[in-house]
Amino acid sequence: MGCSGCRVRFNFGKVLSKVSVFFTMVLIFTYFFYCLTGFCDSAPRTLYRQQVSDYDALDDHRRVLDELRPSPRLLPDAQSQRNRSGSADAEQVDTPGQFPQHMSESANEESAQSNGIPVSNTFGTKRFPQAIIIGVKKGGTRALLEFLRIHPDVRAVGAEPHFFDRFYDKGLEWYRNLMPRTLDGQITMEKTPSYFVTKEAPSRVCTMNCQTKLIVVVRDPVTRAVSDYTQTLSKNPGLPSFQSLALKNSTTGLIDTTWSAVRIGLYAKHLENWLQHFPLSHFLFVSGERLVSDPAGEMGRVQDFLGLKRVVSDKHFYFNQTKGFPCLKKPEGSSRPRCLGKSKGRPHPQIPSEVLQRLRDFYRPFNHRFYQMSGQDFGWE
Ligand SMILES: Nc1ncnc2c1ncn2[C@@H]1O[C@H](COP(=O)(O)OS(=O)(=O)O)[C@@H](OP(=O)(O)O)[C@H]1O
Repeated sequence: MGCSGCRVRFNFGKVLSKVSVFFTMVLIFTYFFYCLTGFCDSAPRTLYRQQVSDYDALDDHRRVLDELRPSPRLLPDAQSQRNRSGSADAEQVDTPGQFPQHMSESANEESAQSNGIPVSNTFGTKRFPQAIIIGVKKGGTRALLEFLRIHPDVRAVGAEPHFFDRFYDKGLEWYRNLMPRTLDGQITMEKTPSYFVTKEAPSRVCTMNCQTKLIVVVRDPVTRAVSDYTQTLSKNPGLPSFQSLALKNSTTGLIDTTWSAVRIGLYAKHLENWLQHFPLSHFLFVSGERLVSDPAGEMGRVQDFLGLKRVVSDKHFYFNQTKGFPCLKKPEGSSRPRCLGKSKGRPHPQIPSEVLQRLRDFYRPFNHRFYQMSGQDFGWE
């Protein structure tokens, strides 16, 4: 009797645990189904299945995890959560041409994770960016954005939205929906380096908000051109040589300004276009070279410009000898330090010195004009 009572109780316990497992599974599946059908997104999923260039695929994964963490202000232990990219891969790879998946998932907004349990996060508001990194391509824009994202008062879109150049037709609400939610006092940011060279971008940004702060990371236009070429070459190994693209004619040494790798480096020309719509005080020019040699110093200037407390400092960086670049020290709550992906800071092909010299001569007057316009001498010789 006693024994059969035990068995009944034992069976009942087993049934109970099976039922609770079953209901937990149902809840999890319902949640995922709910998300997959798009209800977790406030912007239509189909809009996001677009192409952007230069996006780190593993960055996506990291950012998904990253965005799944709640804002430090939402948690009691702000310190342990501050490094929102804490689960980062030390190395990432570029997968250009992929539209950022995390934008189509709920990562940019609704979710938060507290003690490992996903919870809905509808705190904060999606705002238009108050500051945009508008350029330049290959200047060091990814490094700057990643360094800024350490700051608890900065929330940024991980991928490049390309709204003011490619997707303007989608409308401002589409753009705003891409933004992460922010609390009062937090700054919303994005980076799309091609804005700097897009004719229509300044007026479009001004239509959104003429008070927008604009950050331009500039780098010696000669090195920048080689870096740009290196990126294209990595995608297309059959590309003609740098010199055959840079020079119209190898005998005369005339530079081909129609080649985008050359044209992007005419900073003075592009800035002129922006100055038609924004006063100089709205710009911060970050030295791409100093961002490598003295990241903390350059980050100090950036934080001042954005009106942020100087939180990001030299204690956040270390120089990674293997990579040859500054990387982020082991963030709290993460077991690994973080460097940018393999496509950032990669070796450049050898270019004949006379071609580089020819380019240097070509850029000199434009550089000097740019120094005058920006009020800063970047020392490119
Ligand atoms: N900390 C750190 N780690 C790695 N790379 C760094 C860093 N800081 C600046 N850089 C330089 O950034 C260059 C890439 O620039 P962008 O991120 O603007 O490129 S892109 O326009 O987004 O493709 C990249 O260019 P390449 O050296 O040609 O790869 C780097 O020189």
